[in-house]
Amino acid sequence: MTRLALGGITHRRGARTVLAGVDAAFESGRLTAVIGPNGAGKSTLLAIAAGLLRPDAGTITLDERAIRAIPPRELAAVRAYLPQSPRAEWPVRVERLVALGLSQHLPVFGPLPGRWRLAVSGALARFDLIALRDRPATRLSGGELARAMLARAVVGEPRVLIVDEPSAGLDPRHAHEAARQLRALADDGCAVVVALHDLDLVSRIADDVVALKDGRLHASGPAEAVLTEPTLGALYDMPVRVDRAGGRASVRFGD
Ligand SMILES: Nc1ncnc2c1ncn2[C@@H]1O[C@H](COP(=O)(O)OP(=O)(O)OP(=O)(O)O)[C@@H](O)[C@H]1O
Repeated sequence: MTRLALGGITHRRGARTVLAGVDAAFESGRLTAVIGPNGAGKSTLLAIAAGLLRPDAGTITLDERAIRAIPPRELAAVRAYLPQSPRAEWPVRVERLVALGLSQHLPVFGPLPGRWRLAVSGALARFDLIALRDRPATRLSGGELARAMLARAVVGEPRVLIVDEPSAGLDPRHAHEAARQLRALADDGCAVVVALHDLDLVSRIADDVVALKDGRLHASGPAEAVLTEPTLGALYDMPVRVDRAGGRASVRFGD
């Protein structure tokens, strides 16, 4: 059982407070969606949860240990983080790009151990990248690169996976497939945290929702308790209609 807990997170950028006293907890086997308007603080919260950005105040603990006290290689072996719109900086082949997600597990010298070669093939298959495995990453479309980056994030079998807007740039089939894979990772016991704008997708895959507005916690809890007309209407400052069928919410904005 893994638990990543954030307590009283406050963060300033220049003179502006972009997160103010935010609490959240992410657990094994659960997928938490972080939602909210542009600029609400979702990416900032995710980078802080990943231990990559130090907040001005508050605590971040991974299984009761302060995240700052965990050595970087150890942290990298248990949590993976994928930022919004990742870029390929050099023409590494897709297969190798995915294998880079294993660097914290590998011996310094020698070939890839068998277990991890299988993990790379599995991640390529999972994100529909087999046909692209030899393509330089700099020659992928935005959506193809997003899939390759997702494969790199999950190949090391992280216990905590933090992903910022994974469906941005993906066509409907691959967005659906990426969401299904994130859900499957949570079902396999990973604590999955995903910033998402697509609320129908949130309703389909999330157990819990953390809703941020102007850097504050607007609402949090089980998805069905947060995805309601009053909560979403106040979150986005616009009329919203939520229809429920078969346990899923369909969310429509506007009059
Ligand atoms: N590098 C930075 N320097 C200064 N301000 C920043 C920086 N990055 C983000 N901000 C500001 O911090 C606030 C929170 O930004 P953040 O990216 O966390 O929001 P977000 O909820 O992820 O937004 P979006 O939905 O647009 O991705 C915003 O007001 C943003 O303008």
